[in-house]
Amino acid sequence: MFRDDLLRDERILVTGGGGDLGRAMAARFLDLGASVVLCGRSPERLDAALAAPAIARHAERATALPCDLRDPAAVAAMMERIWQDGPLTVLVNNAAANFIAQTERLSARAADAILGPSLHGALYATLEAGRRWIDAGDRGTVLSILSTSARTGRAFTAPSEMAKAGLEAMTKSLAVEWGPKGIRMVAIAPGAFETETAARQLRPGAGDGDEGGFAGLAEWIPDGRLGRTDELADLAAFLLSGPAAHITGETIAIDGGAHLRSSGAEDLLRWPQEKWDAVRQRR
Ligand SMILES: CCCCCCCCC/C=C/C(=O)SCCNC(=O)CCNC(=O)[C@H](O)C(C)(C)COP(=O)(O)OP(=O)(O)OC[C@H]1O[C@@H](n2cnc3c(N)ncnc32)[C@H](O)[C@@H]1OP(=O)(O)O
Ligand SMILES: NC(=O)C1=CN([C@@H]2O[C@H](COP(=O)(O)OP(=O)(O)OC[C@H]3O[C@@H](n4cnc5c(N)ncnc54)[C@H](OP(=O)(O)O)[C@@H]3O)[C@@H](O)[C@H]2O)C=CC1
Repeated sequence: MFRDDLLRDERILVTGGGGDLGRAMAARFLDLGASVVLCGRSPERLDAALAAPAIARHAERATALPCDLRDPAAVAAMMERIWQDGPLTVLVNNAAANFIAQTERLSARAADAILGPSLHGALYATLEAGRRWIDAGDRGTVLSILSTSARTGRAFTAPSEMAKAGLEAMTKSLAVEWGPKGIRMVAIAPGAFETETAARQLRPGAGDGDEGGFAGLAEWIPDGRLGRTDELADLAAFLLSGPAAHITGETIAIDGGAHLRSSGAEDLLRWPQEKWDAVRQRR
């Protein structure tokens, strides 16, 4: 679909690069000639990502740095370390945290567990990259991974929807403010992609034969299926490439049209209280 050297001149940080979608994007960027840095909290998850065949075959262009994005000093130190080897050209804000819960039962700590990485962490990373690009007069691109719920809202994951809508506002605001400085801001709003954590965090089983997961979601989606990680990775690669140079401030949904019909959580409104209690008990 793309020329093999489409991203040859890019050096890309993928936050949450040890996760499923982050790893798929990183592998695609490497295939297209980019250098990639992965970050996340868990060194084990990062090591596993680097060892995955799709990434390991480009080992000379792939590295990883553990970093907790909730800590602004840690984000600054990571960027300092990265820039010692040369500037990034792209930041992909992919890391996030999410789980379903009855919102009135969330503690402040639980709300912050979502907003910390998903909103604040992405902003810290954007500020650290943006200020370095601006100081050096370099061009740069920020791609943020949102969710279609930035448009629809979604019941039982309100803090995550607030974070994603906040990142969409960041994308539009900085497209205008930083556009004249050569910085492009783009975003992708995925629908349902059956990653291991998304299924566990958003569709946990309640036990007694109910093991949860994304089975059943496909029937709500106009084209009848979930998204594939290679499709998301290809869209990301396009948005980072030269032919997309005039696209900024824009969010592209990739969900088979699902959000035009449903936020994807309406069935949870019918859950009896006992099921919420069982899910809470099981975590
Ligand atoms: C659907 C349709 C699709 C349709 C379309 C699909 C769209 C999907 C959109 C988006 C999908 C995603 O983002 S999927 C990506 C998901 N990925 C992740 O979440 C990866 C990272 N996750 C994590 O780190 C953890 O799972 C997470 C719990 C979120 C944070 O961990 P921490 O160590 O920071 O936090 P902890 O110390 O464990 O907990 C902090 C507080 O949060 C509370 N807490 C933790 N889990 C809780 C839970 N399940 N319910 C209530 N409260 C919870 C704890 O009790 C603590 O509060 P106190 O008890 O008061 O102390
Ligand atoms: N899967 C889906 O259906 C959808 C996903 N999305 C979005 O796509 C992105 C990727 O999701 P997905 O691959 O499914 O989920 P994953 O959980 O696999 O990936 C998220 C990654 O974020 C990292 N992360 C979480 N907290 C922090 C932190 N404090 N500091 C650094 N890294 C952190 C995690 O690594 P670690 O725990 O090691 O820190 C994890 O690897 C997210 O932004 C998500 O909201 C949007 C819509 C749908």
